[in-house]
Amino acid sequence: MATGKLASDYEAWKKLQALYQSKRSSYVLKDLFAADPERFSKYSVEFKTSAPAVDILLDYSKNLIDTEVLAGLFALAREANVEQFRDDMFAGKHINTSEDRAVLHIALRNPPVSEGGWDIKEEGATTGVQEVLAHMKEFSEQIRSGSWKGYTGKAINTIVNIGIGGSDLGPVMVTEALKHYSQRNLQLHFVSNIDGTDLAEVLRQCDPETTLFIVASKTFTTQETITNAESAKEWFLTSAKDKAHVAKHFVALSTNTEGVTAFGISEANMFQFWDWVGGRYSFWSAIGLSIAISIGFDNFREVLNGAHEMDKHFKSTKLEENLPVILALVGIWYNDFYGAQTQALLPYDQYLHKFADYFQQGDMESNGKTVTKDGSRVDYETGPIIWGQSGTNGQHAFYQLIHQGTKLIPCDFLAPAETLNPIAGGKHHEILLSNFFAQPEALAFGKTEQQVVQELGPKQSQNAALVKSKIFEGNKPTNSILFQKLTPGTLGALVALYEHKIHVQGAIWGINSYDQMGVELGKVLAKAILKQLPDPKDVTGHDSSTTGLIHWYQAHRNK
Ligand SMILES: O=P(O)(O)OC[C@H]1O[C@@H](O)[C@@H](O)[C@@H](O)[C@@H]1O
Repeated sequence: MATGKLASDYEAWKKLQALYQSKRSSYVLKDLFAADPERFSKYSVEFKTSAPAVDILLDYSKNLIDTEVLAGLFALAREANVEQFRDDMFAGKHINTSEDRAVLHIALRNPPVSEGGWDIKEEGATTGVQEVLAHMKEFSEQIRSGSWKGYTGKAINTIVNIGIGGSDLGPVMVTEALKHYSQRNLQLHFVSNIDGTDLAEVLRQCDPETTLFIVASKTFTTQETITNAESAKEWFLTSAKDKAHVAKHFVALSTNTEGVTAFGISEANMFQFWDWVGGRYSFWSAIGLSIAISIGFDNFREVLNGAHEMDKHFKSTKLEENLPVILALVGIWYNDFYGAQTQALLPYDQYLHKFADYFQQGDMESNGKTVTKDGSRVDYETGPIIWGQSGTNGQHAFYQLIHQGTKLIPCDFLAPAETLNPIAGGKHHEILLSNFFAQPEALAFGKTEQQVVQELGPKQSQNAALVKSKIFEGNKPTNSILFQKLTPGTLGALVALYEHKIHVQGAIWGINSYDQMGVELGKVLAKAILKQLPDPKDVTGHDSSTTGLIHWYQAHRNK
């Protein structure tokens, strides 16, 4: 944030605060819809592109907003220099100030300049990107066609991606989301947890002769990943014996050439990316190799292309019609003025069942910060807690609390107009979508006491407690996002939509959305504790709770 101000110093922020305090009781969805028959068309916007074909409708009319609130929110974005900050990112400026790095995952989905892409002003960003993409294409095609052979001459049929955080969640989410497009004879596994169970259970399903391990780690120093990769190599060598065979079965995705070669993977089997790709923004890079193998390089390219279309929209559309900006501002309204703590992501598409998990890292690691870029402590709420699950499963689990609990939970509902699995004559999809429409309606308009009484009839309505328990207060805000169909391009656009939303919110809060200092402390302490675990006498320097826990563990292990 160029101004060095806290968000709460902005005039627009103060105005929004005053609006919330003085007019909050008038933000009643029932009344707002009754007063304005045009509300849906006013507060919905369509994103449509032809290559790739993507059609996304964002309906944000069921939010506790009116024209005045919206004007205030857009004024806030302008006062916080959101447009400048966005342009700085696209220009390759070092907006990740604490690490002095550019933030250029957008360059990864940028087509070559010769194909109409714009020039990213960062050394090597376009040439390097295209080279790695070519390598990914070549390699993924070799695996998919069976021309890449394992050490006994058999084709690869099992892929194990070993990585954690950004080197796992993106590939997991995308390969699940685009399973429809996957080559079904290739088994895909993801090992992330240091818990040996994760690797052991996967290895049980693998044959060393036909398994490819993809070691995915930006830094190539992450304890979990390196330990899992070493154990996988040991398992492999038990059968393969000769270290020379590693070259046929292990590849690395990393920025750290030295670390990769020290592990025993040659540079030829390394797919590079760069420090300007944040871990949680990295599946667009070499980290997406497992995706390219699963769905084919052309489909992977479509994911990038869809994201690129959203990048262009974000970059050039005025704020009032800019989907990521709208999502960000509406989110800020609840997060900072209504005091909402969480944001639910609820895709009515089974293929998107990892979408909320993915954006838990995407959003919470980006915007879970307390200090601004210039080191001031914020006096407002920053990133929300992101959670969710695919519909309709969530309805039978936690929706009760969203409907009738005491907490305000803004929800984003997402659904495809067209299903990829129109089984039973499309019956399932119609039922699914009827729920997708019904839930935001129920959340917004609720059920009054009068309606409950009418339903229960005079006798049961004598029971006042029963009547009360059946009332839905309503006025719960939601966004509804409908898209044509879950194609690779659409997925790319949807992910970029949420990425840019995170960017805009971070810009307004004045925080650095692109570092993750908060993950470091625990890592350092764990390293120190690991050395103390063999002998109780070595357990020093801790509080009584930590010491007590470690001692209890030492007394109970291997019993
Ligand atoms: O890809 P590597 O370097 O193994 O990092 C994996 C993950 O590590 C965590 O601690 C975070 O920093 C994440 O942002 C990152 O994605």
